[in-house]
Amino acid sequence: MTTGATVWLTGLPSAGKTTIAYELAGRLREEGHLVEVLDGDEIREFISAGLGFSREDRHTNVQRIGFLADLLARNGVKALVPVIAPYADSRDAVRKRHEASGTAYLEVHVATPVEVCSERDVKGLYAKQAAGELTGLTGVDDPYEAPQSPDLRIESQNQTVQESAASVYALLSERGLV
Ligand SMILES: Nc1ncnc2c1ncn2[C@@H]1O[C@H](COP(=O)(O)OS(=O)(=O)O)[C@@H](OP(=O)(O)O)[C@H]1O
Ligand SMILES: Nc1ncnc2c1ncn2[C@@H]1O[C@H](COP(=O)(O)OP(=O)(O)O)[C@@H](O)[C@H]1O
Repeated sequence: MTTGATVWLTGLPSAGKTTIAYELAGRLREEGHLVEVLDGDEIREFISAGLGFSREDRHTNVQRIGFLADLLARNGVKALVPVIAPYADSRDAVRKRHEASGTAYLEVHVATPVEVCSERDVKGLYAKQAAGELTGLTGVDDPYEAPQSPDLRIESQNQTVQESAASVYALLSERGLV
């Protein structure tokens, strides 16, 4: 039986959350761990279909994902969650849910600066915002409350994807979770 845990990767769009989550998932699976990636985009297609990007909807989205992650993690799965989760109180509520069920919860801040994110612009959102075709983009014209004391902070602009994923793996190892 492997030890479950939730690893929440919070950060701006294009920070590297999804890329790191899938890189880490591959490594963990190779080692025989049970792993699920709860990708924000996928969740928004189904479980959070109909939710937008208001503060209230983002909070609801994050609580739903937190519920699922806790459910998986307390049953031995490594739940990797690359979801922006811009509000500190939403993230705190998820942490508390895990504490209440005695499940390991790690918060990783993928702290790529907005200038780097907007250059990467994987989904073209920064360009759309700049062109006036989108408002309420996290980190540009919508809030992102950076974690004050995350379990790990990643400066992805100074690392390869493999190095970033390895730093999360090292955290799991330090905590006795792999
Ligand atoms: N206005 C606005 N602000 C931020 N992000 C936006 C927005 N509109 C669409 N998107 C895209 O939605 C993807 C999923 O967001 P999340 O569910 O992770 O966001 S949240 O935690 O509910 O705030 C998120 O995915 P990532 O790029 O992987 O972070 C964005 O690409
Ligand atoms: N160290 C790194 N970690 C993660 N992504 C990186 C890193 N260096 C460069 N990148 C690139 O940055 C982009 C991040 O995109 P993505 O993972 O979709 O971001 P997010 O899920 O945060 O929106 C990818 O094109 C990825 O290859």
